[in-house]
Amino acid sequence: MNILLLGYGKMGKIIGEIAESRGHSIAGKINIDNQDDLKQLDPKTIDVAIEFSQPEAAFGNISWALNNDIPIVVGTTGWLDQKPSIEKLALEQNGSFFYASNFSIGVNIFFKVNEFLAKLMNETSGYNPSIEEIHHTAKKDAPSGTAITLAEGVLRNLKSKNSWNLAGETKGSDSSLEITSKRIDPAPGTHIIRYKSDIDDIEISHTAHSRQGFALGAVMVAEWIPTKKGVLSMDDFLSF
Ligand SMILES: NC(=O)C1=CN([C@@H]2O[C@H](COP(=O)(O)OP(=O)(O)OC[C@H]3O[C@@H](n4cnc5c(N)ncnc54)[C@H](O)[C@@H]3O)[C@@H](O)[C@H]2O)C=CC1
Ligand SMILES: O=C(O)C1=N[C@H](C(=O)O)C[C@H](O)C1
Repeated sequence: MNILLLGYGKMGKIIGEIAESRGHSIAGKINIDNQDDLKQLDPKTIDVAIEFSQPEAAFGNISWALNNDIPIVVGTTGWLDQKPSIEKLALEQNGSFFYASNFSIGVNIFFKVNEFLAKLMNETSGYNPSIEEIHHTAKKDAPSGTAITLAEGVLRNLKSKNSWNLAGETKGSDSSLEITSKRIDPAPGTHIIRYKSDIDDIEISHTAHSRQGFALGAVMVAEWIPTKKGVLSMDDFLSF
């Protein structure tokens, strides 16, 4: 496949290496300083675009791909307020749009464990849940996209919480699930769900040791998406 990389930073570079090692070619490596290179490309020659840029750039890049009939796989976080407009565009264009806050298979298993645990916690009282995420200091958004997905998983399953708040930014009520964001180098991504009580604590965590798992997952989805249409997610890609 001929793959266009929209965003060629820490993630774009690893994705490019993995894609080439799996026999794909790279149609272009677009960054903030060479966006005009897009005009030189013939969209018909591009099989799929992979977008890992930054929050302010995602909407423009995704719209460009959908308007040029290019299936797009998006990992950029911190732009979710604009996602409904992109989903509408994808459906209008009969395009292929895939977003995941986290492409690592391990994290997607962790998402399921999180939901199962939240459901179990309805059976008892006295535990207060919270989420902590730890990332490198260059990360632009907080909380992480993964922490938001985890929070949504808790809210869907635990009756005592109906919203989430970012610690230090907004004060939450008793029914709000607090997320704490820490920025410590070189953390590629750690997420912890804690249920604390006076008697004991229950904790589950996922720790990424590198960015390899995120990048491999994105390439695997890019290999899968060209025959698919619509608004897609890891639930469509994974069989569990
Ligand atoms: N969904 C997932 O599994 C993962 C998502 N991410 C997310 O991916 C994004 C990128 O992460 P990193 O590569 O670590 O960041 P980075 O800061 O290393 O790279 C971002 C790149 O985007 C480029 N960029 C800025 N504006 C652009 C534009 N208009 N068009 C194209 N490129 C543009 C910058 O020049 C930069 O090279 C972040 O939002 C991060 O949260 C990161 C890891 C995993
Ligand atoms: O910015 C990162 O690095 C990461 N971002 C994603 C997120 O916001 O959840 C995924 C991963 O945790 C790494």
